[in-house]
Amino acid sequence: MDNPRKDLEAIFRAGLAAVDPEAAVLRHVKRDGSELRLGSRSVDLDAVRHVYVVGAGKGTAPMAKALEDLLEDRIREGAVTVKTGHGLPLRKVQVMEAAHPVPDQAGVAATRRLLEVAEKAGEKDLVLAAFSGGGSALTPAPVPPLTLQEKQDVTRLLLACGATIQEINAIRKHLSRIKGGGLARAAHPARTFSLILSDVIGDPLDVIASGPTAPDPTTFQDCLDILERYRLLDQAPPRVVSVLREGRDGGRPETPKPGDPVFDRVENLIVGNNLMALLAAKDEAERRGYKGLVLTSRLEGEAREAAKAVAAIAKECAATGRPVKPPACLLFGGETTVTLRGDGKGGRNQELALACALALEGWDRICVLSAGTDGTDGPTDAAGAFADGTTAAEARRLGIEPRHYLDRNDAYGFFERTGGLLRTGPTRTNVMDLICVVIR
Ligand SMILES: Nc1ncnc2c1ncn2[C@@H]1O[C@H](COP(=O)(O)OP(=O)(O)O)[C@@H](O)[C@H]1O
Ligand SMILES: O=C(O)[C@@H](CO)OP(=O)(O)O
Ligand SMILES: [Mg+2]
Repeated sequence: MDNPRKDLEAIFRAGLAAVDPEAAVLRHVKRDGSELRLGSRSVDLDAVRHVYVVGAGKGTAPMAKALEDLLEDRIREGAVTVKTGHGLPLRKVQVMEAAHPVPDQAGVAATRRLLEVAEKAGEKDLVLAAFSGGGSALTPAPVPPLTLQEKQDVTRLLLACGATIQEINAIRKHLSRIKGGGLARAAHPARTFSLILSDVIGDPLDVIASGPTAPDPTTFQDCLDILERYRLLDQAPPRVVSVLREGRDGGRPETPKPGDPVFDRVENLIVGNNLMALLAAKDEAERRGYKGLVLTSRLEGEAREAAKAVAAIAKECAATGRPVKPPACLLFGGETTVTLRGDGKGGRNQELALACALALEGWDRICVLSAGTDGTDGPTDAAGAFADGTTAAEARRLGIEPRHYLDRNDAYGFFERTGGLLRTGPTRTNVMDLICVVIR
């Protein structure tokens, strides 16, 4: 407890370890000879003709590795798509790389391959799918007559307009042959198990990676309403709007809905999420002598506003021992957003830490680490940043005014100069962000 930053880093890393994608799959999928157990289900491998592996998302190379290690003798064919630079060399499963967050031609070719593998699977076969955050951008399969260019254009518009991931993915699902249950349709009638590492608050199966094996509750009409809400009907590529209108008017099939027979033999299983990381972080905090408290895995909203709430709770703890007496570790998870106003460099976690530095000024016994579990916070090489009650005053001694850096969204510039960045490198996992606070 003498070195709060060291404790916080260890607490954060314990959270990461708990959602290591390979270990997460191995915790949920077990093999005993010809018996394969997936969650609470059991499959007799002797009754299965071929096993196929498919998947997409930043964390799916290690997920596929886990499946390969368990089932190499039984896998007929497999392919997964990861973000460029997130691949691993595998023996049986082909690992393909493509662009994120805006799709590219490599993604189109990779997705064709995923659908081809899923379509080969028949009634006697078993499809094991793996999905994680980033899966949407990595699987462009535009419905005719749309082109990749049109998908790129609408993706850029949606990412920049302030729409939620639920809204963005409602539209992506209705322009795609694989999203919104499309992969389940391709794999039908094979038995399909989908293993999912969640990077969305509440773990909604239809939203994570745009739910390739999940029923889609959204409609063409919802998509048109979303474009209207963000004033994008005139800016979106005209053929995208025509496809959505044709669909609304009954001229195109809806995505498969809950109860659709394509899901009769499909099971979706969340193997890792933000809460699992928080609970492991809490255990590590307790090993280090702090009383641990997980407050939420659903933190959202503007990063600098969320920071004020986090700081307020930490100050209450320091001042009155509520809701827990120090030494304590308060744990928050989720994903905040940043409305960019300035031209600085940063990410939502660094911005949250910088806002905490201001809100906690003078509270010497409080220290915060806010970091992204994927190891890259915004377009920077840092996972996040530390801040404590002395950060703001020390910066000013160096002639650095924290407020000015926050105003310019330049949290990276601030912490680079004052020494608060946490660099982990790409972690190959992705369950949103962790905000760990120790109060001594
Ligand atoms: N200068 C900045 N300061 C704070 N946040 C930023 C800055 N530049 C970009 N961001 C935020 O980073 C987010 C993208 O972060 P990233 O970690 O790449 O997302 P994801 O977790 O989906 O991979 C965007 O939502 C954007 O608001
Ligand atoms: O792929 C997606 O749809 C989203 C959510 O799962 O992930 P990301 O924000 O990383 O692109
Ligand atoms: Mg990130």
